[in-house]
Amino acid sequence: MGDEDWEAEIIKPHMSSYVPVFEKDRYSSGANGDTFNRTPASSSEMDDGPSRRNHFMRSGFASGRSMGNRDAGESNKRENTSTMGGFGVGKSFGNRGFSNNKFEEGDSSGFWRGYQDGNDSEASGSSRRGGRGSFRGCRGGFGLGSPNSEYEQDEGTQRTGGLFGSRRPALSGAGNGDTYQSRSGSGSGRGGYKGLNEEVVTGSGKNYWKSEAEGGESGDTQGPKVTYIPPPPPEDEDSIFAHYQTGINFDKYDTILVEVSGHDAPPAILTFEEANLCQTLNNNIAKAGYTKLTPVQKYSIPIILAGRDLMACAQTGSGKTAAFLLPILAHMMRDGITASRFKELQEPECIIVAPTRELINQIYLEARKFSFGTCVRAVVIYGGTQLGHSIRQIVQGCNILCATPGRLMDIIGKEKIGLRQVKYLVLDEADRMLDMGFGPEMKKLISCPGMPSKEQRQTLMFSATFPEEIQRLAGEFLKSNYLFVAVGQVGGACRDVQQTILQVGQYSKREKLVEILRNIGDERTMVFVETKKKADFIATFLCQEKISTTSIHGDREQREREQALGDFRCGKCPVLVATSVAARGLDIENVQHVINFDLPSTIDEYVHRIGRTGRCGNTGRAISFFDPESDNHLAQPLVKVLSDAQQDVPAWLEEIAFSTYVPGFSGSARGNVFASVDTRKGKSTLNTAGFSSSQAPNPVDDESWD
Ligand SMILES: Nc1ncnc2c1ncn2[C@@H]1O[C@H](COP(=O)(O)OP(=O)(O)OP(=O)(O)O)[C@@H](O)[C@H]1O
Repeated sequence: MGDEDWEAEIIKPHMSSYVPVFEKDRYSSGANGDTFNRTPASSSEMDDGPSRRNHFMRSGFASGRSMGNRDAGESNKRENTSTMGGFGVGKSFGNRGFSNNKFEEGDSSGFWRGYQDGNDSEASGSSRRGGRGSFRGCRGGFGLGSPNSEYEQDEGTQRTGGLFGSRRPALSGAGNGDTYQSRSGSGSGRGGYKGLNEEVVTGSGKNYWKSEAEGGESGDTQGPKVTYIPPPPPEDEDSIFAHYQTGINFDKYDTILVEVSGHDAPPAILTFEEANLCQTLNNNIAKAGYTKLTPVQKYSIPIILAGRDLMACAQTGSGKTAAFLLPILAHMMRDGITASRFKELQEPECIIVAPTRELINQIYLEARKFSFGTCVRAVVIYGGTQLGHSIRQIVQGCNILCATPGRLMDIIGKEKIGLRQVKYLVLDEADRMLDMGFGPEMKKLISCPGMPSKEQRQTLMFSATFPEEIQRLAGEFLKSNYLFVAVGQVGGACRDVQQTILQVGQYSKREKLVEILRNIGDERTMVFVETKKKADFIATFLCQEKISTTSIHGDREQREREQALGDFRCGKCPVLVATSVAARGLDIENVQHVINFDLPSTIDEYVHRIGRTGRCGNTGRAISFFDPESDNHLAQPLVKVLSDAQQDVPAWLEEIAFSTYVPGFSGSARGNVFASVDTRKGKSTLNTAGFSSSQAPNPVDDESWD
């Protein structure tokens, strides 16, 4: 069954009564032996599940059956959100994905034209709105006049949300605005649904990323106005320093081999004390529960403290965020940073970019934690939220700006951020930030007026994967004497994740998924699928199976995304169906399982996805459905990743890998210590990918992430 078939199923009007028909599994699905042995949930257990079911309903898959008044209004605004029930209908698939306006989005020139012309999207939006309302000042006590009146938007109904598990009271019942709705279905007719096979094809061809100014997010003249203001994170110290426990394998990090290449690398440190950080930072580190450095921290912290540029590759969940935040903060404290204060143009000392909204928010929370009690102010801005809100956060003072690329460029275009003071530029998930999706935007960032040249700033790149060709691109951003830190199986999977590959044909996947999830019970599980539509479909399907599920993907409104993540984090919905938008960086406590319902198109993406479990010394399990009809290209790199991580390699997979041998793939099945190496050493033979990420279809094709 191809994607078209999925679509056909999804748009069936009587979705709520749809009963999936399973075809008998054409493949043996137990090649590796499915060792789940927990008692399947009894039907009574399932039926006690009004609450489970309700979670799900509240989280966005409810039919319109009990849509509250306000939300009914909201949905009306969004055009034609049906009340007839069934998620497929409620989500406006009809409007968005499958209607005749599928390719109506014509103007591809948007973002840069808008940016360069200073034709800021929201300003133009507001002038069209006829100057409605004036800036009333910021929430949280920041009251200023009305210089920003153009940023005023209707902040009314969407202020609350559920990012950190807190749900507003109104969430009970379906009157929470949380029904599945398309942000693009608000009547413009232009869609705004961004993704492969959907409306994003623009004049110049494929639109890999899409900034607010292009109409994707904020105040575009034709698109829906983004009014969402994320709820402020909790301010109390306990919440700021809340953390989960390191796992039983944390100490095993010490045995991982590390290689540093480049000249004159400073020696690694072994303890936090050796870093000689100021007392406040040390207090914060202790409050965060960090007692021992992870390998990437041991090597990266002294390198950054020495002022060197760095490209660091270390396994998922091994503490890369603190590895760059702590030395940057230490420098800022040492340099005696002046307290941030209100200014129309803020000039941060540090800019951190990451590819997804949820990830950048997480990095911001880490920055806020480690800078607690200092005068350093961190700010986060990302797409899908009201632009005026981002601006209000910034003008209050900004030393560390955490941003997704699209929102960052919009804000720079609005002259709210000056780049002259930038001393640190951090690209988290750097390979993703430099690939064909975000690479052009990053290049524009470093050539923006005022941005110090690479000689004048410190540039730091972190990821668990770093394909060679992307490393070469990175040279443009880094000083030539940058250092390269490779921790263990770079580009390899974390060994704390037990990987299982099952041969499952397309027609049998759902049945297998349900079987596995029933065995898993309430343990937190992320299920990755390849497309946004399939994410909705599978989530709905699981709901019908009475498995409490929510979903996250690039077509959900930001409020819905945050709600979904919040429900997953707090355990309310123990199953999160996700596209690759959630593959990187997300650090969620107690994710015990990752299931690749669909394998991703690249092995690097596989490594990131399974890295959502088995973090920080904890163990986790990853099960992947391998469909020989579509996944054979991954057989070879999968064999390598499995064997490098000392996992069992199924014989059938080895056979497929052998029969689909790709000349030029030189990674041997076993034995390479570093899966990715510093390309300055010459041609690497150690890259894990059967074909490179930048050649492969990129997951961003299906997503607009920032
Ligand atoms: N030294 C430490 N001691 C205890 N916990 C730590 C330490 N360093 C990091 N952690 C915790 O480990 C978890 C994973 O860290 P982090 O998210 O920075 O990993 P990462 O390497 O960036 O992962 P990914 O590649 O998935 O982005 C976080 O919860 C973080 O607070």
